[in-house]
Order: sequence, then structure tokens, then C-alpha cells
Amino acid sequence: MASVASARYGKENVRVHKVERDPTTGVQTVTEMTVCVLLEGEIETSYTQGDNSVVVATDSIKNTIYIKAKEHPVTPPELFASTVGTHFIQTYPHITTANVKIVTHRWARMTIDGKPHPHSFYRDGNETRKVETVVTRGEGINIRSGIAGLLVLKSTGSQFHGFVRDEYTTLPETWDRILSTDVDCTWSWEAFPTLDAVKENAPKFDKAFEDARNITMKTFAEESSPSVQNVMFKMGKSILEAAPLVKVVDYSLPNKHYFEIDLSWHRGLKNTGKDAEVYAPQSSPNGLIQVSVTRPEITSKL
Ligand SMILES: O=c1[nH]c(=O)c2[nH]c(=O)[nH]c2[nH]1
Repeated sequence: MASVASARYGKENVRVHKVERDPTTGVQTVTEMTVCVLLEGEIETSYTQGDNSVVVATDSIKNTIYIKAKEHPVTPPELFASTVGTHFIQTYPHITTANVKIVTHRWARMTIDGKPHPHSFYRDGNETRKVETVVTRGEGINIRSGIAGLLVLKSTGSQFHGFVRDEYTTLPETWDRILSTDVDCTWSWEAFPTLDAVKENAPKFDKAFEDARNITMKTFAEESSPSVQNVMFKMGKSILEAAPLVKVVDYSLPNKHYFEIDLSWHRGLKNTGKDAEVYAPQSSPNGLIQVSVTRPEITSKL
């Protein structure tokens, strides 16, 4: 005997590009995203009995994403994901949860002769804005927003010393090193009861994204950090202070090592410690440091 423990299905890698045109100014704005929608509900019989009467075809799911992109704003992505997810639970009574993920790709407006160009853009990096929305009938809308692929490096202003030294340790302590990481930062919002509540709060999503991005870069640049652990905690704390509706901030930061190269074997060339100039970037292995930063429990005064 076997039974379905859990199941979800849908369409992923749905690529959507929307052009919005302002007829008065002639300025056009583009949004490009990759969408994934996975549905859950009373769909077990499609797996166990071959009963397709409970299946909304993944092709129809893809069509729905295009139609919703035509009919509704696609920004902020938190709102578009909530719009799409709410559609599925409202339209199909046997669908109880819609999981909607959106990755928004960068198209930065070109500056030509010092002026923003009305309809030309360029890809200014691999960084993406990501949103994961879970819309569940009777439970509201849970949203996680984030930044991925923001590659940063500082050539000084990072230290790592005082760590455990024992018979497994070879790493020297350092008071000055290169620090580089590929930022993956996610912030989770308090649950929204309805799509209208998401709409009312829509401006907060773009603000939180800009704040999180600026805080991440400013803290990285300005903190003379004793470790990745300490700098990422400071980033998370500042994001919680900037976004009152955010309840948890998660960071996952690879420590992309740059090794000094000892060149003293060549005519006594000095290239270590304070003389280090030429480094060997390491592709693997890398450190991986993660944290979830939350607000302290509010203790009851009763
Ligand atoms: O910031 C760091 N944290 C660590 O935990 C660690 N471990 C290590 O080898 N280098 C570093 N750097």
C-alpha cells in the first residue's frame, strides 16, 4: 500500500517581459521576470487514480501568468505574486494553496549624453530580486522577499582572529584581509490577511528592497568586521529596524577566499602580510555562513 504524503505541481521557468508605455512622456519601462507557480490541494487522485478532472493543466497555469501580467501591475513583485496566487485559490475550490516564486532580472535604464534614455536598457549585473509567496485559503498570504547574486568585495577593512586554535588549525590570524561574498538575503513579512492588505502595503515592498540593498552594501563597506558572522548580524538588525512589518531576516553568505601568494622564492620578492598585492582568488572550497535574525520575544507584562 502507498499513499500521497504531499504533492504540488505547476509551471516553472515561465519567462515574462512587460513593457509599460507612458503616452504623455514617451518614456517606457520594462520588467522582466521568471515565474514559478506550484499548486496544492485535493489533487491526490490525479497521482493515485489517474484522475485528471482535478488537474488545472500546467499549460493553463502558464497562460494565466501571462494574462494576469497583462491585466495587473507586475510591480512590486510581491503584489503580482499575491495577485496570481489569489486567483488560483479563488477560481478552483479544490486548490487550497498556491506557491508563487518570482525572480526579477535587472534592466537598468541607459544614460545617453547625460540623460536617462526613454526606452533603452542594459543588464548591470547578475543580481536579482526574488519573491516567494504562499497564498493559502483561510490563512492569508505569506511573503518572503530578497536579493540574490549581489557580488561584493572589499580589499581591506576585514579581520579574522581569536578563533579556536588546536591541532586542526593552520589558518593564521589576520587583522587585514580581502572579504568577498555573493549576497543572498531574504526577509519574511508578517502574514497579510487578504490581497487588499498586500495592495495597501504595496509601497513598503520597494522601500524594503532598496533599504535592504543599501544597508547590506553600506554595512559591508563601512564595518571593519571581525568576521562574516558579525557583519551579517548587523545587516539583519538594521533591516529589521528599517522595515517594521518584517519579522525575520535571513542571510546566506559564502566567504569567497583570496589567498596571499608567497613569492619570496623568486629573488626574495615580498608579497605577504603588509606587502601583499597579488592574490589568488579561490573558486572552491568556500566558507558558508548563515543566520536568521529576528526580533526579541515581546515578554508579556501581565
Ligand atoms: O569571517 C569568517 N568567519 C569564519 O567562520 C571563518 N572561518 C575561516 O576559516 N575564515 C573565516 N572568516
